[in-house]
Amino acid sequence: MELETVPGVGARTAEQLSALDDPERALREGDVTTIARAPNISEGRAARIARNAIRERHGDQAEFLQTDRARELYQSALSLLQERAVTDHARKHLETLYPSTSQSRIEEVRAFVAEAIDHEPGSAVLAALSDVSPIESPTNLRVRERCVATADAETYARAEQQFPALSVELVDDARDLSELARGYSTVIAVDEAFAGLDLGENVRVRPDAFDQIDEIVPERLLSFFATNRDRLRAAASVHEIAGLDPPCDLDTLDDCLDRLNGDGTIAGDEELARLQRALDDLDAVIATAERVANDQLRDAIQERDVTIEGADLLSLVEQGARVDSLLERELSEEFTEAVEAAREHLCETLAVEEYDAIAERVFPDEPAFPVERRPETVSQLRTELTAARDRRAERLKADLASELSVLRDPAETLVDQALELDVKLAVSRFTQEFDCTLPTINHDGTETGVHIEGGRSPLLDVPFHAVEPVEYTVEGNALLSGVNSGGKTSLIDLVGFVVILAQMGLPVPAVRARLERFDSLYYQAKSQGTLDAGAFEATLRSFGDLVAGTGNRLILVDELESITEPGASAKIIAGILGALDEQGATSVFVSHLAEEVQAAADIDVQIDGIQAVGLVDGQLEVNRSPVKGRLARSTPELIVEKLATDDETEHRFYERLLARFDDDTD
Ligand SMILES: Nc1ncnc2c1ncn2[C@@H]1O[C@H](COP(=O)(O)OP(=O)(O)OP(=O)(O)O)[C@@H](O)[C@H]1O
Repeated sequence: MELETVPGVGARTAEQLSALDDPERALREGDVTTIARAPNISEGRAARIARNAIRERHGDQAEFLQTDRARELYQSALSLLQERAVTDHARKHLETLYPSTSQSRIEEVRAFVAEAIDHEPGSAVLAALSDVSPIESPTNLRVRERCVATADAETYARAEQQFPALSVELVDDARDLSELARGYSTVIAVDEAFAGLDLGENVRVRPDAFDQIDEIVPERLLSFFATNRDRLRAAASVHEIAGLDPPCDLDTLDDCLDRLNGDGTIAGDEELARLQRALDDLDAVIATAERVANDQLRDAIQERDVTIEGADLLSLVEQGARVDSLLERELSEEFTEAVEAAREHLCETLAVEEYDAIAERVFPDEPAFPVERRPETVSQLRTELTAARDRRAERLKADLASELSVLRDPAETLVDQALELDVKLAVSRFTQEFDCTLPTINHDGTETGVHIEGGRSPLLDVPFHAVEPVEYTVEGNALLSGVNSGGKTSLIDLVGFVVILAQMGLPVPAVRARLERFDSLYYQAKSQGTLDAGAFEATLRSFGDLVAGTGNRLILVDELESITEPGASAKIIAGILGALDEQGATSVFVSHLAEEVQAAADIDVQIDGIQAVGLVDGQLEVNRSPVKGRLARSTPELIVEKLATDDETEHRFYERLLARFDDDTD
């Protein structure tokens, strides 16, 4: 299975996806993430669409799995794989695996598996994978300080479409543009007609804007990387730990990500930080500077004795002068010192040498008490600082965006490869944990049936290490008999499970396995008791449909006799077997009535038996692998045999009983 991104398969909406020639391929390659990236489609919905699209096109899976029990076995296989995936994405991706009847599809998955099982699922890789999730596209990006302007209605419509993050303004002429420039830090005029005009500092004429979207709106790239920063870092460490070949230089990517804040603004630039700090602190610093000056002045006034001659005082009063003049006359030195102290505090604390001249003017030379800022100069300083900060930020954004533009596609590949590794590791862990091997599948019908050597089912209620390996060959139509709890149901479960996994293209839990490629699997589970007339009729009808069908089918049936009376059951099973034999189908019927069925059948039916090999501490010891062509010795027979050979019992009676069993088997 090829999971590389294929050119031409980009983000699709659900509708586009179902219109694709080969949605299955598209889904597998860009797959669930791809449509999930389309706006308004959640990943869960995307996964459902993905599955439905596949099913519609390849009715395959629905046709292959004919019964509830067959579908349950498929679900078990899927769950065992999914439990070994780390990411949701990989779990959803695994759902695109299904038992197929197509040789090319099976071989495609097998090629993927052959590569997947080379990957070692180390715990560090698994931990790193837990932070990887599919790339997200940021939505609702708005850039307020820049706008696009045009005098042409058609261009306006195009700009609205191409620059969703910016305001687009329709202007009449160059005067309008200059007017507009007051409300924005930059106006991008996109008409050729504006070229060469003097439009002011913050109007840029860019007729090429439509080809340079990343340069005009660097925020787009920056917010993409900011949104995906954590998953990109996680995907990068997955590559490093797992030794995958990364699609870009990871140090460069890391360095670029270091320069981004989570909200897409620039991080780690000292100059920008200095300007921003100056702006943030401006009011507080000015207030402190005022306090510094006033404290100093107050102390000076308190310490001074002012002597003023009566004539001078009179002259001042006559002039209508206020006490400020007194200050000027008597305390001018102290006043100058206090203002100096305020200016020094302001300039040093803000650390904006280039604006010291303006800063100094915040506190004018005119004597006054208390010393106060000059508001119009403060606002001039603020405007200058804001402009400087914006210019710096814009340049840094543009620089970073131009570095990131070449990393945009590799970033997606980086995450896709990490997620794909998760799918591979799930397959690889499944294979290792359940000692699986890729089975041999015969596609041309030259070999028939299912052959399992050393098969160990992961579906049992015992821990996997305690599962005894079984050998079993299913060819033609057979009856499977055996002691109670000998493992008959478990065995046909294993047969069904192996066939489903094999036709999904996956390895199977056996030392070796060979099978023909089947068209469908029909598995009738054991009924919980005798069926009422209606349910019995429905079951019979389903067998009617089954024997009327064609194609090479595998049929597994568990104790059909439990649905009705034993006598009738034996006849019905014998009849079904006869019909299946005519069609060359492959089947196993688990039955406690094997002998009765054999006697009622018109054809030769082989009976395979799961034998009890003895009694150990009152418990049956069972050979889990059926003996071909041999009816299993029953539990009562074993007990009679034990009594017949036991020294302390009345031998003759038990020997005669045992002889009756021997007569039967002969
Ligand atoms: N290969 C095996 N290795 C270890 N334990 C097994 C194996 N196969 C079956 N068992 C154990 O035997 C139990 C009974 O198995 P199973 O239900 O398949 O027997 P059965 O022959 O179908 O029983 P019944 O006669 O009641 O239909 C299982 O629950 C499981 O614990």
